[in-house]
Order: sequence, then structure tokens, then C-alpha cells
Amino acid sequence: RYEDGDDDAKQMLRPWEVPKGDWFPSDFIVGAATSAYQIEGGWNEGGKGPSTWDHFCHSFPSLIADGSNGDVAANSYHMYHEDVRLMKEIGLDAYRFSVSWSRILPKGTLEGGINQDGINYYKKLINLLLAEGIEPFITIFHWDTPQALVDKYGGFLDRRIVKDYTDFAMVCFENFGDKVKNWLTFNEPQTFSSFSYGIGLCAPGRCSPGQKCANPIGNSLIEPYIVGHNLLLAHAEAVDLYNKHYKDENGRIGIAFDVMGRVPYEKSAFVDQQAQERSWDINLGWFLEPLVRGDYPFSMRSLVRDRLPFFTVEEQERLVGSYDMLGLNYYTARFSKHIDISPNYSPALNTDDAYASQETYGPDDKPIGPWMGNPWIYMYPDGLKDLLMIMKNKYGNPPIYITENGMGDVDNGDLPMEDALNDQKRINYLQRHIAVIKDSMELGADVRGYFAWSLVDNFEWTAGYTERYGIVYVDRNDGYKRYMKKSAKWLKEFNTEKAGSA
Ligand SMILES: OC[C@@H]1[C@@H](O)[C@H](O)[C@@H](O)c2nnnn21
Repeated sequence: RYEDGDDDAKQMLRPWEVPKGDWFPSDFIVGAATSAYQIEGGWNEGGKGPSTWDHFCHSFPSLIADGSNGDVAANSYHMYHEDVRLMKEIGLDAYRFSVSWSRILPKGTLEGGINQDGINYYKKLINLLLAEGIEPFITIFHWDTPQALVDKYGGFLDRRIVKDYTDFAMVCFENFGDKVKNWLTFNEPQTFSSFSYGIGLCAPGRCSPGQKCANPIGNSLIEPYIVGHNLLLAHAEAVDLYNKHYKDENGRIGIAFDVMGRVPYEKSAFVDQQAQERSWDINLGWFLEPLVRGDYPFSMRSLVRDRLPFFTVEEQERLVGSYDMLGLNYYTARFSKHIDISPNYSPALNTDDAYASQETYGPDDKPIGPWMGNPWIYMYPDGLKDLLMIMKNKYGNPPIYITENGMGDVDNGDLPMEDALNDQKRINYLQRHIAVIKDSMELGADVRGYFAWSLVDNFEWTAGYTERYGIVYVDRNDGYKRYMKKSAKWLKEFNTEKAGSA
């Protein structure tokens, strides 16, 4: 089998293929992205209430690769000044970060009280960003549901989350909306629904009895669809509120989707081409089609059937068009391989409903692209172009931001810092994806910006700190000091070229 694709992964672009900043319009946004639970720390400081991730890591340390948690994370709660200084040095135009719901509303509800210290933390960060000419992009929800709401009514499993989420969004709009003009309601609804309530890898870690997860008391074939439905209703409510009371001529709101490239396993096999379509539907269409046409993809309706909730006409009217722009988080791709509907096969997880297995290796036993070293990322930039063409040709060519793109270096305490700083693989990875974005824009895709994941090495969910995604290194053994990696230095060059462009 294909072992370590290190050489291929390090296969540099030829000099004339390396993207230059001035290939892009001067108003093309280049930024970096993070999320609250992964970088802030201060898990119980300044009045913050526990999130479902605090609870998950403290309760199930054995489910995190290194038994770690986000108690301190990258210590950005205390070091955000340093973060902003680095963004300035790298020449970033924007910074995408999320707001910790339970830092703002410790009990999860408005009635439970607003934590002014939490509001003040984000106001200081926002003011510092603007003072440095860096545009804040806020993700309102990046998986860290307040534990109080999970305890009270099961979090996103219950329709009551729609009101509580909309209240949280209102507090954010009310306090930050005068200065923050770019909003994303949710990060990766598909990953959140499937990983938290399907395979149960992510907090609160629910899955069907018999499956292996923290809380095998759920239903991996039903709960992801309930959660996804409530999330869509909450999205629509928050966008409606924003449009009615907070949006000005510069304000824009959208949502960030996780998307994977999909390639038919057997290129010429029409059943695998159909499997590719079903895979795009269950990955992207599941949450995008309700926003474009008011219902789930036909392939999901016909396969998931009575396990897929329905929208009322009013809900559909509120959902359709509930975005000014969309975020795409792109990392890798898979081969889609047809599975026949037959008595011998019954889906165990919601993602099985597409009747398409997601293969890393093709029929020639070669991977879909060079392995980048961490468990799931094989580099396939063309998958991003395919998706950008789908957005253009099938979904009305909305303004798009690549809201995440990056790769992780595995570090089980055995990655020397100098090796981590010399991240040639990451440079190669970022360059190839940025080059493909340029190609896609020339083919008519309306891409407005690109955010590298991530600004700094941070808490990588169940991988803990064993995967470093940052363009900036964090030395957790020495005061969480930050050091620009080679990739940050290349991005700085790239941004300098862009700044100079006409
Ligand atoms: O795994 C790396 C990153 C996570 O750290 C982000 O939180 C998440 O939005 C994501 N989606 N795809 N890849 N990622």
C-alpha cells in the first residue's frame, strides 16, 4: 500500500506555477481561521460557563489522542495581542474566529444572564483587529454548545435550541455588529451533526447502542437529521434577525460548509458517477439545498425517507436565500464507490444513507493524492475546483470564501521544533490550493477570499495537540510562545505582492 507520500507531498510547484499575490484582485481577502474552544483556553475564567467540549474532554480524556483538553489551548484568551501582532506581521487582511457561546451566556440562555467580561474580551479583540486594519469574520457557532443546554434539553436535539441560539446571535449582533460586518452562523453543520450525533467522535459524543462512542444511547441514523434540521431553523432565524435589525450596507451573513472533493471510484462506471453525486448531496447538498431551494436533496429524501424531517412553508420561505455569501472549508477528497440497495446492506450511520463508500485508495491501489502525513488529509486540489464549479453552475454562483484550508503535522512529542518550523509540505499544500482558486476564478467562480487553517497550532479536537495545523508554531512547553513557520513567511511574501497589485 502507498506508505509515506512525503516526497510527493513535498513535490514543489515549478517557479512559474507558484501563485503570486498580484494574481488576485487587491480586494481579495487573505486571512487565517481559528475557533474559540481550540485556541482560547480560559475555560472557566472571566465568568465563562462550561461548554460541551469542556465537559467531553474532562469526562472522557481517553477519547482524546493525548488525553488533553482545551483548558488552556493556545492560551489566546490571554495572548490575543500576540496573535494580532502576528497577523499584522504576516500581512493578513482578515481573521476568522468564533465566539464561545458559554463565555457570553454562561447558562446558555439570555435569561441565565449575559457575562459582560465575556463580551469585553471579544470587544477588545475586535477593536485590536480593526486598529491593525484586519477585518474580523465571526463564526457564531463552532461546535461548543453550552453544557447547560445539553443538560437542560439535549442541545441541538431539541427545538428549543432555535430560540436560545437566536438569542445568543442577537447578543453578538447587538454588541459586535457595529464593527463586525462579516458573519457566519455555523461552522460545518454536516460535520457537527454527523460527528457529534452519528459516529459520536465529537462532543457530546452520541451514537447508536452497539457503536463505539462516549454515549452509545443515541441513534446514529436519526439524531444527526434532527440536529441538522434544528440547526437550519436556527440559522434561518438568526439571519432573519440580522437582516431585519442589524444589517447595514456593508454587513453580510452566511454559513461555512465542510466540503470534500468526490471522484468516481471507477472513472467510467456510471454507478460510481451516481455515487459521486449522492456523496456531494449528503456532504454539501444536505445543508445547502434547503438554503437554495427550501428542501433537502432529492437523493436524501428518497433514501433517508421518514427519518428526514420536513419544513413548513413558512420555514422554507425563511430558509431560501438566507445568505449573502457562503464559506467552504476544503481539505481533501475521496473516491465515491457505489453500494447497491439490497437486504444485505443496512446503513449504520447517517452518512451511510448515500449508499456510497468513501475510499482513499482507487482501484489501482493508489491514494487520491499525496498523503500529507496526518490521518485523513490526502492532497487533491482539483476537488476544490470541482466544488467551485458546482457552486457556479448548479447553485447560482454565490460569493464564496474558502473559510478553511490547511493540513496538520503529526507531533506525538517527537516533532523537533525546527522541523515543524520548516513546513515545506504546508507551503506546497497552500500554494496548490491557492493556485486552483485562481483557475476557478478565471472560470467564473465568485471567490472573494481565502483563510488558512489555522493561524496558530491549537487543540485539534479528538487529536488533541498531536496535530499542528498552524502557520504559526505554539511552544506549549515554553509559555505558549508563538513562532512563525516557513509557511507564514511565504504567506507574508504573497500578501506583500497582493498589496502592491493594481
Ligand atoms: O481538522 C482541522 C480543522 C478543524 O480544526 C476545524 O475546527 C474544523 O472546522 C475543520 N474542518 N475540517 N478540518 N477542520
